[in-house]
Amino acid sequence: MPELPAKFIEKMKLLLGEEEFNLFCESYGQEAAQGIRVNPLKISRDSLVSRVPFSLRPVPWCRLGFYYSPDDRPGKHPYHAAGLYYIQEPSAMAVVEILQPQPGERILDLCAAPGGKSTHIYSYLGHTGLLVANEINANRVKALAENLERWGARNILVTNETPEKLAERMPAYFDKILVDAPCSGEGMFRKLPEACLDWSEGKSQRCAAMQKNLLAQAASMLKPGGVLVYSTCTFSPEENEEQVNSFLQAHNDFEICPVENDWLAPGTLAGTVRIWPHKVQGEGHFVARLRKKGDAGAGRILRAEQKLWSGRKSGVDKINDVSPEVQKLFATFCRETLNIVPEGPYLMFGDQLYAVSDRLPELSRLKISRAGWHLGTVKKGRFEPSHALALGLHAGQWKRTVNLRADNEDVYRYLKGESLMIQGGEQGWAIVTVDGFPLGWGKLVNGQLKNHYPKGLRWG
Ligand SMILES: C[S@@+](CC[C@H](N)C(=O)[O-])C[C@H]1O[C@@H](n2cnc3c(N)ncnc32)[C@H](O)[C@@H]1O
Repeated sequence: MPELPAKFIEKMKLLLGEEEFNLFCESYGQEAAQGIRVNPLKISRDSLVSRVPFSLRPVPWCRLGFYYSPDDRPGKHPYHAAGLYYIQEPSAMAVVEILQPQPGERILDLCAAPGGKSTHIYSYLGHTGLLVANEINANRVKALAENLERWGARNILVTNETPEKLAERMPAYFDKILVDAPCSGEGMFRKLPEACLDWSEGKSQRCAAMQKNLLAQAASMLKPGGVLVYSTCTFSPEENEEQVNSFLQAHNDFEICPVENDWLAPGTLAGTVRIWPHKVQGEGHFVARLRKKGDAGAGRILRAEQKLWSGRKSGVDKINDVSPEVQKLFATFCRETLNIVPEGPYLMFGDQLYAVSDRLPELSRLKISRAGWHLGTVKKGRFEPSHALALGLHAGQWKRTVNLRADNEDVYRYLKGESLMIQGGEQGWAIVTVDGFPLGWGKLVNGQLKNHYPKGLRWG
């Protein structure tokens, strides 16, 4: 049980009243709930449930989510490395269910690392539309990109930008925006007791000022008729209902779009929701859904988009800017190794080849971590396929497979970076799979599988 800060206890007593506060306190004696969320782009819910050795129970507010038991170790199963599920705190799964992403939409996840909500959004976009996943912290953006790649995401733009810079470049650009804001983190004290040490009375106020700015920037990037979801993992009203209230006062072109959900408790601001650890199996969260008034098809917006898409100097033009030599190398690789040719347009970033979404905004002078589906690296006249390419492929799309079983030690040897002896005389790039699901690349040379599982991802 975490040692809760005295001032936090005082604050919660006032917020909840004596009787409910006692129930709230009792919840700290129970274990934090743990969850995984299925990747529907790779496997169905039922198929995953029947294959994994975990005891799974559905999360009521997320059709892709399951609780697992404290004895399960989903992070150590090869299916995790294959991107068949994401380990996520169950309450956090409510946020994207409330956003309701639809295929074909352009969606911004403004505070995205490490990618829990981004992978969830992408599950509903499929390989359509565009997900812009932004993270201001350069270290955290790396984990975000890796998690999206493991998910098999292709129609993505991963940026490492300030909200101001994005807002300047993409006015009224998105159908939906998620602001999963940095916050005082009170809702995570049970799961991460060390968060208590980082808490102070003034923290909520400091966070509230930052959140106010994030919301204002997000508002300007949303199309009329678009939806903005704001979420935190804190109990503090200054960062939740009061934050939304003052946003609505400053932005009279927004209104609350009420969340209807039988499982989640109403916030003190009508139409918003709270997730309480003493009411459901999950940690503390707040979610508000806001709608920008107006019609997304208005002429004003069409003109704004045209402006972005005209003068495509370094954005879309660059996409075609792949030299004939690289095109030839890639075509040869596809012919020898794949049964498909990943659809362009293509873009080179230095020596990295990408298949990008044809809906990308102008990219120049933005700090980009990933600009679509990373296909591989061109080095010294050779094309080397990327991990993201392997993880984004579906069954039947490659020629050579080395299939390993989840219950066989070879799969762990592969994930540790070891070479494997292989029967059969095939040579060349092969997709290494676990029970048919891609894990990464290997190269078959004279009965040996040379390991190309990325060094930074290898299991210790
Ligand atoms: C609550 S976490 C996001 C969790 C993430 N949405 C997920 O589901 O995995 C908030 C993130 O916002 C980032 N952040 C902090 N200040 C920011 C800012 N001004 N603009 C954008 N992101 C910011 C933090 O680095 C942190 O990664």
